[in-house]
Amino acid sequence: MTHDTPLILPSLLAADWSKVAAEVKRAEEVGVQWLHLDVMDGAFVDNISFGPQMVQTVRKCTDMYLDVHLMIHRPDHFLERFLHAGADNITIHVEARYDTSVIETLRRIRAAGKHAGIALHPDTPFEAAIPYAHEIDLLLVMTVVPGFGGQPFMEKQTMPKLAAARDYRDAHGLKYHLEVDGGIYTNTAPIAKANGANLFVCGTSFYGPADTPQAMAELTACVA
Ligand SMILES: O=C(CO)[C@@H](O)[C@H](O)COP(=O)(O)O
Repeated sequence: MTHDTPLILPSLLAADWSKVAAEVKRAEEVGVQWLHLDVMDGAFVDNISFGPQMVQTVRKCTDMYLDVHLMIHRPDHFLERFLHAGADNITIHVEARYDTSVIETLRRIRAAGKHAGIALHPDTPFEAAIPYAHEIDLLLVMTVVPGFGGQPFMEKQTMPKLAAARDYRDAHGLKYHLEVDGGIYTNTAPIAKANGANLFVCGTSFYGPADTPQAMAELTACVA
């Protein structure tokens, strides 16, 4: 799949965790290819979600591509656990603390045969990702302050950065996907697409509506 292919990625954070397997199937049944899993440690972000055990649980339920977003400090310390749990892509934050380094962590992910991503907090400029641009498969531009679902899309703070990430990629012959996460609905996803995004993480907009086929159809259509 190239960086021109638009995909809707439901975020499991917004699902009903009392029936995780059914919520995973709910996504699979409407044609989702990539599922997004938000790992939060209560230190890097002001919330705690789940860890590798949930990733492993989801892995047992599906063959969908698992896109794991680590909102944690010391992602390098925990890396092997997420790799073994069945992650297909692991995205780490440039702003996190590392025992080793961002670059070494990205290389370890790729050496394990998986895809590697970098994430940027809304306050972090695109320039912070440039040293890693040749080492990533995906750049995640957070469109809300990481930690919680249901927040409004930060258009002014994040769209120029997204466009800069697209322009840099295209000018340097790179291939990384551009992912947006937070406040993505049918009215905001097209704005992100116009600025270069092809991966759209949808929490509330996917798992909120009772009519999942309709939600998926509308989200897919608005970025087609
Ligand atoms: O990573 C995060 C929040 O930190 C996101 O994945 C949210 O889960 C997106 O939720 P919505 O804004 O789509 O409700």
